[in-house]
Amino acid sequence: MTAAIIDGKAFAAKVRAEVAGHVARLKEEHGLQPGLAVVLVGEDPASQVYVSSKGKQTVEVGMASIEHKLPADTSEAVLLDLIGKLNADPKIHGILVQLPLPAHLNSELVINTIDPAKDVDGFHISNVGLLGTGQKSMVPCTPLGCLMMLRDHHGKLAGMNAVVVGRSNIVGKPMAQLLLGDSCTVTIAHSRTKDLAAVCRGADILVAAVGRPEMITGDMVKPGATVIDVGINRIEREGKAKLVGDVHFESAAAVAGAITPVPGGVGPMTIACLLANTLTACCRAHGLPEPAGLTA
Ligand SMILES: Nc1nc(=O)c2c([nH]1)NC[C@@H]1CN(c3ccc(C(=O)N[C@@H](CCC(=O)O)C(=O)O)cc3)C=[N+]21
Repeated sequence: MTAAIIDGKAFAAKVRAEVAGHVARLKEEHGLQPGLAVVLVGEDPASQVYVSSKGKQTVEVGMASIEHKLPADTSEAVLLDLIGKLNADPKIHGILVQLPLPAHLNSELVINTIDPAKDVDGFHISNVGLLGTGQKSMVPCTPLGCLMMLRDHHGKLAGMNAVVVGRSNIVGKPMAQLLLGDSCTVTIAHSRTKDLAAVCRGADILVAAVGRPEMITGDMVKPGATVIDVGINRIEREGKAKLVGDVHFESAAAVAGAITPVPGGVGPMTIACLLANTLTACCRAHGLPEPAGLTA
């Protein structure tokens, strides 16, 4: 069997086009423009690439993009003060503080200072609690993007066995909540799981979010399963820089029914969902109906 490729790049372009349509309508009918503020502390080169690509795509869908680039030695007080100002600014509907932050900053405190209604990453403790109890919240972008691709591919997910490998607050845990919300039978596996291969082989839906290059191999995949690869690892192979996922693509694709590639899978959907969340936040802030199909 050779897996169907789930084209995240094409799907993300479709989501962005939908978002752009809603943004145009908000402008025309309500004179509103959603605004997204991205805060970057320090000069991590990978983070700079993500931030500039977020900014570009934000402008492309017609939203206002505000970037705050702060030096690596920025104090917590200065950062919290900036977040306070963004919270109070009615033109800003979404706030994203790029992670990881430099070690001297308390990321939990910083994230929990963001107004939950503007927390387009869905990392604020209130949004985590709302998601966990099935209430309306801001949903983390990467898991939301994965859910959209899974729903698109399968229609209904109810009753499917889902295994999420990885238990991070950013991907693994919210991914599991979303799959549970769609009535999957969910297992969260991690580095201490006994016989990980056997657990993975039980999965109709296998989500890899461990941060280890090519760790999930074909022998861990149930024939016909859908494999979602969240990993983005920069490695060197035969002297060349290469981007690989947490899944060993070749061996997994030989067994799976469908698989997301890296690059061009989950990554582009993450940014598309960030824009979708900013649109949702803007609609909620103004008491307008939320666009269908762009939230969990
Ligand atoms: N507060 C916060 N929210 C985030 O959402 C967040 C963050 N911090 N810190 C860093 C990670 C990383 N991240 C990516 C987004 C898009 C791609 C993406 O579009 N990747 C492309 C291209 C990758 C490349 O060529 O480098 C792909 O997979 O096809 C990757 C990674 C969001 N992050």
